[in-house]
Amino acid sequence: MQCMLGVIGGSGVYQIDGLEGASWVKVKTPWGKPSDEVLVGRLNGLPVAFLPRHGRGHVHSPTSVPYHANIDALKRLGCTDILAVSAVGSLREDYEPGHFVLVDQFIDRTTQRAPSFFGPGCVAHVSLADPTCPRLGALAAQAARAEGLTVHTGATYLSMEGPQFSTRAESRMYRTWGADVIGMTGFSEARLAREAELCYASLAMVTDYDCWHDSHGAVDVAQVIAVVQANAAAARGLVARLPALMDPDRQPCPHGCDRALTRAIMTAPDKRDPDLIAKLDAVAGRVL
Ligand SMILES: CSC[C@H]1O[C@H](OP(=O)(O)O)[C@H](O)[C@@H]1O
Ligand SMILES: Nc1ncnc2[nH]cnc12
Repeated sequence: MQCMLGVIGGSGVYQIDGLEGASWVKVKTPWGKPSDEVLVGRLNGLPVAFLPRHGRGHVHSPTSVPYHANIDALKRLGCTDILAVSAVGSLREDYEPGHFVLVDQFIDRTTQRAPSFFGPGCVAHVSLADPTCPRLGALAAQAARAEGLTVHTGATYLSMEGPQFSTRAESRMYRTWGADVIGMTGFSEARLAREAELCYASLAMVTDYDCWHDSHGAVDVAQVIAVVQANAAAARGLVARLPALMDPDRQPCPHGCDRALTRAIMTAPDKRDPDLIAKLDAVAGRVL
């Protein structure tokens, strides 16, 4: 199967360089409009699609990001793997601003987001025990290290609703929960990518110490954007290195991300809602 890499850029990352034959493509989805058009081209011969999570000009808040449309659009374009790049606050001393963190677990504290592509008329339960893809994650960490970046692996991401940053009491509490980094978008995306049978890896850039740290002031947007801008070239560099590490002739995911729906759908075929089934054409067409 042909491999195609989707890249989702977070706060401060609204485009990537070096895509050959690149053009911004409008993608229609049954879940509404994606955050923006998708930049499609080739990097090192591999088809790549880039989508800025908040849209160019940062139009969407973490709550209003159209996560369903974004994941559907990337799947519909043929993406098999998604690398998400995000800005995060650090909840630990040793994860310093400018470091990168490969996230492999999430704690969900969001409250305002539709959690699933599925629902009444087609109920499905996928596993999120390991919500990210170890194969793609290892390659992303390798690409980041080759770019000279400091990369921590095995991190837990606390996904909060926002848009306000946390209180000190929350920030301190999340540290006691074992969370390593904090952001507002990661889990909403990861769980939908799993339902869409996409390999998904989350490489987060540490931009601040949130507000728990006695020797650092509370986070603000200026600080986040300054750190993202200072590291933007490195982030683009690691993305540019990733395609060369991926097999263009894609082998099935050894962790089963691309078969997540095989035993997940509960609703009997004769009880399924035809409208929902039609909407699920790209996401779940393999099993419906
Ligand atoms: C600009 S600070 C808060 C903002 O930054 C992060 O965005 P993303 O995850 O898309 O990189 C965080 O989740 C908030 O949306
Ligand atoms: N401290 C923080 N809290 C939530 N989201 C963030 N994104 C970057 N830094 C953050």
